[in-house]
Amino acid sequence: MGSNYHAVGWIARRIAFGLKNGDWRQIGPVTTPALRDSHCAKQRGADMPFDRSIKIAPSILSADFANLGAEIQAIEAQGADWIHVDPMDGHFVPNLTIGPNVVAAIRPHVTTFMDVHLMISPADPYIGAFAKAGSDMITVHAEAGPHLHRSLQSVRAEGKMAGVALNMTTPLDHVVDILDDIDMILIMTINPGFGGQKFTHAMIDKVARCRAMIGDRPIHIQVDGGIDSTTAPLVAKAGANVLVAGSAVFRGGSVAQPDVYGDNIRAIRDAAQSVL
Ligand SMILES: O=C(CO)[C@@H](O)[C@H](O)COP(=O)(O)O
Repeated sequence: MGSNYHAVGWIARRIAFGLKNGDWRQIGPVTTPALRDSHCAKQRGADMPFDRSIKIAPSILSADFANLGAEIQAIEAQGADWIHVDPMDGHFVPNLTIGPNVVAAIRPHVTTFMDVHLMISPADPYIGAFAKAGSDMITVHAEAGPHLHRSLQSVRAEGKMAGVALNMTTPLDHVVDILDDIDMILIMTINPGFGGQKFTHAMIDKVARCRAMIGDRPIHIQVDGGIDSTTAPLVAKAGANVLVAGSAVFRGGSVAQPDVYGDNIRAIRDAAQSVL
């Protein structure tokens, strides 16, 4: 199918969504008061136009938790495209991190795009809270509950972009029939729960198969886990366009030494773009 077919379909779905919800903010460019008044006029959430350029999304799991606002400002000033946030519940994954209150507290510091990867099960009871906290993209795990499609509908009903994360052993089959309801597929390249783990090379082929599966559809492919300047070109070549990186971005830097963040982000981006 041609690229126009999917682009037209995407626009039509956005219009239908806006009409159904009586909310024209879903279909136009930047028109919400919050965005209009924001010092950054970038488009976010369901308003954001699609493009497949490489985006570096630092995971703030590796940031200084006592100074999250300043850390976010520093990485954005140093070239981060998206801010990746990792709520964990100590049940779906063996770690506890942050909840909607912290997401709401950091929201005013994010001027780019807040990408929230829910590692919680069940996710459905909390989608509203993470939406109200100001997430732009909410990603739920395919393994987190029995009704993935219902979760995605809940995310889009909140006016947010909807992502699906697949653990390493979860096949692409889980999403093949619902591609029109997804804005991003997150292919985990580690077992979720902790930063600083080693990239799993077997996932490169999964990324390539995912890229072939989505064709011309406006769906981002995100990878998360062990992404650095060595692994970034492997996943970019396979078709990933949103690269989450925690330790490889924050390593060696601080809000007092933000240039290091800039060097780290540039190294990952340059490596990824060098193979495209
Ligand atoms: O979701 C997660 C961990 O579950 C990630 O976002 C990590 O924070 C990535 O960290 P690095 O592997 O890049 O250090």
